[in-house]
Amino acid sequence: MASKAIEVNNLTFSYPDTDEPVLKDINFSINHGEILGIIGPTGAGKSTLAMCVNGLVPQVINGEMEGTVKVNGSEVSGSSVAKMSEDVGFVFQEPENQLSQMTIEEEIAFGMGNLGVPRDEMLGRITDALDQVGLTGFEKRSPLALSGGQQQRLAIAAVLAMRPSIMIMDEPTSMLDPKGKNEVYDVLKNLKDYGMTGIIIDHEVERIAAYCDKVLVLHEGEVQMFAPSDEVFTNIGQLHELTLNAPQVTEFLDSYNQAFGKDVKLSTTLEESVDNFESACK
Ligand SMILES: Nc1ncnc2c1ncn2[C@@H]1O[C@H](COP(=O)(O)OP(=O)(O)OP(=O)(O)O)[C@@H](O)[C@H]1O
Repeated sequence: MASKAIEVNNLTFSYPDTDEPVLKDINFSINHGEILGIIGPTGAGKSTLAMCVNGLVPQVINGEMEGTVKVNGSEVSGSSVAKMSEDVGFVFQEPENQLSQMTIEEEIAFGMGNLGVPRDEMLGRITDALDQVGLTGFEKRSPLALSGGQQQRLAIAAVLAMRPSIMIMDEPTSMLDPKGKNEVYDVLKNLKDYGMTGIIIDHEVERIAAYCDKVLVLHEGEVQMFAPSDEVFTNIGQLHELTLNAPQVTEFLDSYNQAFGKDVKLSTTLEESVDNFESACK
């Protein structure tokens, strides 16, 4: 495919009742099969940016938008929100708010029904989606009888069954305990292995560093950094200026360098950090 999965050019957006734009001249693109992490302080504009990618902003949530957002080569502003939901799946923060049906299989069928997927095909897609999120065998259960992590995996399955080419997750684990967070990120790893394109907004820098190919740092509506994940998270000075942190192991090595006047090469993984540390000690 020649086109980028997502291409954002000179995007500026203001809500009707705000004086200043909440997104200011945003530019970035991601390739098919890449996972982008978006991080930034509260109110930086992360959710607004995600909603520009699936057309909710400005088509449903109004405001003034300049610039272009293209998904799979087509401008989002030229497509209806219904059409966009075929291309871009969206998983939100609170799992229970996304679930409305009596059984898990009905929950997954619901979105497909809205897309007009034939009934025969639905059954196969339900099986595949449950398999992808590790909920096979749960078809007849009530969504309300699941743990938070399982509910969020179900919400992901319901989106997967609609076969979007891009998945956006807006703080998908912020309401979950550590076990639930791990379950959701394990599913994400599967999706990445399947070659899915994704955007994840999260404050969990450890997991963003481990799972995302690229990271975009948003601050007060502006892109401050956009680079491969390692590059962003080893640029600790800039992260700290933006009131953000790197993964713990990176922070530790940086503190060691500062305290002892050393220059051990920073990394975001434990294995590489240990190697770098040992090499520097030789
Ligand atoms: N519907 C709206 N109308 C007016 N202003 C809004 C609306 N939604 C968000 N905002 C404002 O736009 C700015 C960006 O909000 P947004 O939710 O995109 O940030 P965020 O980085 O996702 O924050 P958080 O990490 O807290 O979720 C904030 O100042 C917010 O108050």
